[in-house]
Amino acid sequence: MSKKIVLIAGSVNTKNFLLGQLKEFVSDEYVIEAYAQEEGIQPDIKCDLLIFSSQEMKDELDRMEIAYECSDIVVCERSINFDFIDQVANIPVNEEVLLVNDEKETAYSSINDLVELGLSHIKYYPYYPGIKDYKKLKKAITPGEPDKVPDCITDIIDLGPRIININSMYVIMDKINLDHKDATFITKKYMNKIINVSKRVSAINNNVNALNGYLNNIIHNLVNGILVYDEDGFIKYSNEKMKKIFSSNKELINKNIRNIIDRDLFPYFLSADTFENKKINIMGVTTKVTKFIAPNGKDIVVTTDRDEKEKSGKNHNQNLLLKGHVAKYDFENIIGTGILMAETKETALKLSRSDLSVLIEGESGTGKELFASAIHKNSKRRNGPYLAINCSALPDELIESELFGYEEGSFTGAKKGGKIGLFELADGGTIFLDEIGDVSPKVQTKLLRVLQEKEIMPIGGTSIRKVDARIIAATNKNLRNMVLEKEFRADLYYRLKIGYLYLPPLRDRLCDIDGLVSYFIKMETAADIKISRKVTDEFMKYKWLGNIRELESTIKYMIAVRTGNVLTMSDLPDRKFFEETINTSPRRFHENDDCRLGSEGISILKSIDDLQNQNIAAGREKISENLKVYGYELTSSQVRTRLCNLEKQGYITKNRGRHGTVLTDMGIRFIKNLNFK
Ligand SMILES: Nc1ncnc2c1ncn2[C@@H]1O[C@H](COP(=O)(O)OP(=O)(O)OP(=O)(O)O)[C@@H](O)[C@H]1O
Repeated sequence: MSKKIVLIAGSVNTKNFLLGQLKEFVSDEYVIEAYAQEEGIQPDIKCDLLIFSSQEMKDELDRMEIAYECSDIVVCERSINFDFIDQVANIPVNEEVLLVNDEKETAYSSINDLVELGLSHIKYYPYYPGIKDYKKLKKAITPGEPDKVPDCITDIIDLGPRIININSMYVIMDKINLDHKDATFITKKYMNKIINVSKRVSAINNNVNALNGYLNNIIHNLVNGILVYDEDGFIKYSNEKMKKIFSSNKELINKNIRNIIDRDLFPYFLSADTFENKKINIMGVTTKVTKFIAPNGKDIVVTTDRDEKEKSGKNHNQNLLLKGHVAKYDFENIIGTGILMAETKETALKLSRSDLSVLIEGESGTGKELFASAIHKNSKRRNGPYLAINCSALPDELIESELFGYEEGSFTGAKKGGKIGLFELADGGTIFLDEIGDVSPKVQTKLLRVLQEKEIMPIGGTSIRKVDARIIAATNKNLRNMVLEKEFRADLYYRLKIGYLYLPPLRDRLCDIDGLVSYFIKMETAADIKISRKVTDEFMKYKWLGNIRELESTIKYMIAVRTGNVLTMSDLPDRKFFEETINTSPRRFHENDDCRLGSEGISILKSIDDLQNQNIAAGREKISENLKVYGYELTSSQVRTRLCNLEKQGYITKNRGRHGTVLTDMGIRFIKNLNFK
């Protein structure tokens, strides 16, 4: 006598579907009877194996108190029917759809199945009868429950009832003693389905990738630059054109925009402003820039459109500008509130208006290159090239060929057609020779010729060429001593030193530390970061042998490792080293010190300036009141003492009556130099 299997499902549709699936695997020695709850179920069930389409169905039967007698029961686990998932795969990326099923659990588990199959390119929202709040969308996917789809839906993808999954199928086969051969058959059948699914999903992914590649190609070949970065300035996307604009041959993605663009572009790129076709000078070229917020409401998109007329410069100068040989820094990027810095900047500004050669001396990291760049930017040569070369970085022969060029065939390995030297390339502009103390006597002689005669002779050449390039040289060596020791040509030294700047080490201008620290914090992050007083006090005692470069790196490090929004002693890099190299005797401000004003004195000058700007006479009472803004509580008589000192130092003139105290030229200059507010 044949054995009997009974299948119980909820709907007729599911019943028929699962029956078909079972018949594919179960041999003829079994009779299968199937019932749908919606049609009614026979009261006394007797069979060898009772199969429920789901746990809910079994619970339902128990509730209905239908008696059953059977040797075995299987409650099926089911999964999405793979046969129809093409329609899901074809839904456009990011489209929102309702996933409709009969119960909350089955709706969520169907979403899970689809995502696990790799169909995660769309956004699923669960829907089931009785749900209170749901998105009123147009498209729905349902595994065989189209009648449960809400009215707002106009487009239904019916995947058909969910099938018995492979686990449950094995359990069923085990109960009916299916042999090894048949188990292999089931596995193969399921695997084939799964392989087909994954083939289809990967075909779709390939299409998406091909489309992405195609679009990327178009975007990279656009004449417009495109840059996308997040709120913190980290670049998410940039096309080839944008890389060229910023003269970068490296990948920009994941870099911070602050490290890519010139500081004078910060106000445009880092502000909250959006704009269209604004003309901005980028790397020496006028560029139309549009900035807008990306559709996600967060990222910033910048597109550029270069002005063709300005782009197509005929001579190589413009090409050099495009290659990034431009002066990056201006005086406003040079931070320094102390008198020494103020005076040095003022001298540098005067020198920039002349065409004299300039020698800048100072320890490493004191800002020599910054000054060279600012001088060029404020000179009449500002539209010409600015070429910088580090003379200690290359061997002597290379320096010579870089600076003066060579004729074809002048030495083994010389390029065909020869090479134009930097002096010729810098025609009409400025050449910055860093570490000039390291050049050989031979190059010194050639440099002297440029300075005296304004001409060069390329290596292997027979004729001289006229050049018009201003020289700014820098050194961290004591050139004067080198001259005395006959290591550097005296005539060259004096020719270079017509214009002269000395940049004092940071330890001699400690009052610049506060301004520099806030400047570097602002450059590094948009977050509101403060620094603890204890740290800045330690900074005042530290030797700063690496000068401002060392301070800049220290701040960058502290920001990276900080745990909160205040930089503390525990954020210091290598604290032990830091403490060991600290000056044993803390410096005190004294009369001739650049920091003689102290922050209290600076605040008084600022208060006088504030009052003057509002046309209010700066009397002692008003100054005392205004000082509170800067955190100082001084009585009127304390203000009087301080004003006397400031007058002695030449910053102010005290007047009685209507005019009150006013800033002298020196005081005004000082305030102007507090250029980082
Ligand atoms: N006054 C300043 N304000 C802001 N940043 C500064 C200042 N001086 C120097 N820096 C920063 O410190 C770093 C070193 O500056 P720069 O390269 O100009 O020094 P340098 O004297 O030319 O050093 P080296 O002799 O080693 O070449 C740079 O990152 C620069 O931006």
